[in-house]
Amino acid sequence: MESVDVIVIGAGFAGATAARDSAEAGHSVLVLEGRDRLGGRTWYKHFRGKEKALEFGGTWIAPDQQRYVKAEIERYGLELFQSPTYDKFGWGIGGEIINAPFPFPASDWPALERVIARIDSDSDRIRFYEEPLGQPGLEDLDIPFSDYVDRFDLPDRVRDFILAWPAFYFGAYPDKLSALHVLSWNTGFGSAVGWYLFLVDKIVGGTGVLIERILHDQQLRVEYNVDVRQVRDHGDHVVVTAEDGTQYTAKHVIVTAPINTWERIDFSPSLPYSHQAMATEKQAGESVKIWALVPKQDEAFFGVGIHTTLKWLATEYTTDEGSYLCGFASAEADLDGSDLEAVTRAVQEFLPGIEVLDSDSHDWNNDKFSNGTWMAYRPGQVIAHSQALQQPHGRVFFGNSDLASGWAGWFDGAIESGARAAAQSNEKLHAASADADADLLVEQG
Ligand SMILES: Cc1cc2nc3c(=O)[nH]c(=O)nc-3n(C[C@H](O)[C@H](O)[C@H](O)COP(=O)(O)OP(=O)(O)OC[C@H]3O[C@@H](n4cnc5c(N)ncnc54)[C@H](O)[C@@H]3O)c2cc1C
Repeated sequence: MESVDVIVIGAGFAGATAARDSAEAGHSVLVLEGRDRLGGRTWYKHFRGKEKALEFGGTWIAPDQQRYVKAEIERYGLELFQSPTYDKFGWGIGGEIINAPFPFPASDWPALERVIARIDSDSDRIRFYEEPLGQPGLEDLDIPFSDYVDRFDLPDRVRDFILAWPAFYFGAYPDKLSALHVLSWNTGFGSAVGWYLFLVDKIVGGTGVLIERILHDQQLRVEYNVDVRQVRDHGDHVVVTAEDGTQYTAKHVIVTAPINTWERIDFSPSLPYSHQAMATEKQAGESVKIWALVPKQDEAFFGVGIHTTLKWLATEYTTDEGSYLCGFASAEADLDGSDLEAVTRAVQEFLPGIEVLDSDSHDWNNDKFSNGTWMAYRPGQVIAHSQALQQPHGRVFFGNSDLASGWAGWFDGAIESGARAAAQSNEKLHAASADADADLLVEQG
């Protein structure tokens, strides 16, 4: 049975970071990945049958607001490029599609200003990046975001506008989302308006470039198609068992599988209370990201809506093959991204009459290695569980974007969390080796 200092389960951004940081600290590391590829919930690949490669999972970063991802971009000297600026707008609010850069009449502005001022002041209460979000004093915010918004008695269009952004950004209808988690992204961006404007940067060559650079940094060994089903902590070592029965042993294991997949792994001793609760309840993010190829468009479109099937739709690229629109539906729309007719109907809600030549999508919600999209805390979960989720369990450590203190649900959170798990593990391994050295000296002396 192969034995190393640290086994990292998962080769997404958290796993790559945890593995690199463990190896940099001088430990032998093996990465076990269930899929046949790197990247986890990021996947840069060709649109079916086309030259164009696109991101089917995570895409955008905001380096000015996201310190961990910024540090990695700088470390490896990666280049960024931007989404297009938009010419045409569509707002699916108030029961209609409003084609204007800004969707309100002047009479609605005071209500919009009032609610944004309150969102900003509540967001200022969150100590972003400093500790997990479940901070004392924020209990009143860990409620459904729709309840939070309904306290302001807003005009319909303003209410819809405020609800539409988290529905897109979290992949769930706002009654399933903790307002505390939603507001934390406002804290991170530093501005409610910034939310809508800052997220334009993408990595040249795709997200895979960064993950490969992180992993190749320390010549890390990754074993693919290893579907981990059991993690057994024996007190002085851990045995990891894959679906085919292959076993691996290590002094420590860093689990970077997403929360929504933890139920597939048999942990012994069993997971602590909060880990177990999250594994069972699951986080709420179940977005459906689609790519739609349409005839070449002269103008770039941008749409956001709450009652629309797609909560967000935008032109990302225009090539000789046509224009590639990217869209996100949230869970309740139950959109099948592989169904061209369904995607066409959804796109036409924003762009009536447009022909959709083809569509492509990856079903993250039925993929056993993600079982959902990105972190979206349900009401009550943040205060109850977020502090405990970062704690190690014996020789088992946890790192995943889902568990981040700052950008839970983003690459930045994955890097933050992977680095934390490696630091926790490194500290214990160094302490253990210092103890062993001291014992040897006593024996010799
Ligand atoms: C459609 C979509 C759009 C997104 N858009 C953005 C965006 O624009 N910007 C942004 O910052 N973030 C975005 N995200 C979120 C971002 O992609 C994730 O938060 C981040 O990639 C998570 O990294 P991770 O390493 O924490 O988890 P993962 O990437 O999920 O990595 C976990 C790894 O563990 C492996 N694994 C799971 N179970 C097992 C097992 N039993 N045995 C072995 N291996 C296992 C998985 O295969 C995976 O490789 C998006 C996500 C999706 C799905």
